[in-house]
Amino acid sequence: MEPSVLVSDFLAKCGGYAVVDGGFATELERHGQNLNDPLWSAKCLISSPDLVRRVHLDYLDAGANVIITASYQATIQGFEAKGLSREEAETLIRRSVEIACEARQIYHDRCTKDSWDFLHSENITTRRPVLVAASVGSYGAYLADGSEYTGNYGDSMTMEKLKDFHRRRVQILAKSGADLIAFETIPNKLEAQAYAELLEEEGIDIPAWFSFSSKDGVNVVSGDSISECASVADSCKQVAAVGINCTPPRFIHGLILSIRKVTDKPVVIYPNSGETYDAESKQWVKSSGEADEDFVSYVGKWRDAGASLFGGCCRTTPNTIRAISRILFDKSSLTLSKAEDN
Ligand SMILES: C[S+](C)CC[C@H](N)C(=O)O
Ligand SMILES: N[C@@H](CCS)C(=O)O
Ligand SMILES: [Zn+2]
Repeated sequence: MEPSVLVSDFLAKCGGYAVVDGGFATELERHGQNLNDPLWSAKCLISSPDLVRRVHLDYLDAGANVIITASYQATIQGFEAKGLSREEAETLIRRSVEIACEARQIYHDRCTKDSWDFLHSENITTRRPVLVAASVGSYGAYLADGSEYTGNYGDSMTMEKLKDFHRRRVQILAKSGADLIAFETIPNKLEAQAYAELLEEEGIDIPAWFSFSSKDGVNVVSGDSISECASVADSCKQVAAVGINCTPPRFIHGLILSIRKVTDKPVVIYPNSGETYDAESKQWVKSSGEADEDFVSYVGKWRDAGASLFGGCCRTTPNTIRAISRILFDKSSLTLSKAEDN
């Protein structure tokens, strides 16, 4: 099936809009995990696979239609640096997808056994569609120094080096049983181009989304133009959606409008809470700017600007996702009228 068809069919089945999950690592931390480690959330694939499954389930229970795997910072290079063999590293990357698929199975079995979770559209009732998106974090994520928020890889970085860095993990994830690959928190145009060439060269036959991060609402974090970055995604046939993640909510509306100008592909957005990441301590700190915690009230505006998939990134929780789901699908929700008034 054409990548774009898979995603448009999925969106149609969801009722036009889909809910993405929320901060994955955030939820691991809320369950007591210390992620101050070069592998960040991927360390839980080794130490706490049951908790990884539990967090996926929590997001499914909250209403997510897309769950994103624990592979954001799961790289062969990162696992090898921890002393694991190449084979063990590859197994863990596959396992990240298997665990998410297990969570989906448990969720659907539970819905069948107990009361079904129905999506009501006209007279048709179907079970809520759920896709598993295999996360690929940037080269900057692997560096584990917050480089995904600068996109500064130095002058010696090239497209070939980036392709070689990402190649094997992308090959593995494409054959892992995931429904799509989520290239997340992309900080610069060079990495987007590397992903696009990699998808082409490797003949990757599942869809992908490209999601960029921004800290000014105009450019991606490196300073490259969002329009140029989104155009790279638009030109790649495997890319079925383009968007923004791990970016303060106040920047999202303008970024959706900029993306919309260069592509007709569905727009995915999953902002963070608006806090700032301190890479040294691996902690989030409150910014001096406006409080964005209640960004759920912006969802109606983002939908009107042309976004189709909505979720949360770092420092958002199942509560955020539950509220987004209610706004999008519960027509009687008071929050909907509040969001539309904004
Ligand atoms: C999306 S950031 C918060 C992930 C963690 C970062 N790559 C680090 O390792 O510090
Ligand atoms: N999927 C990752 C994104 C980090 S920016 C997570 O939610 O932890
Ligand atoms: Zn994030």
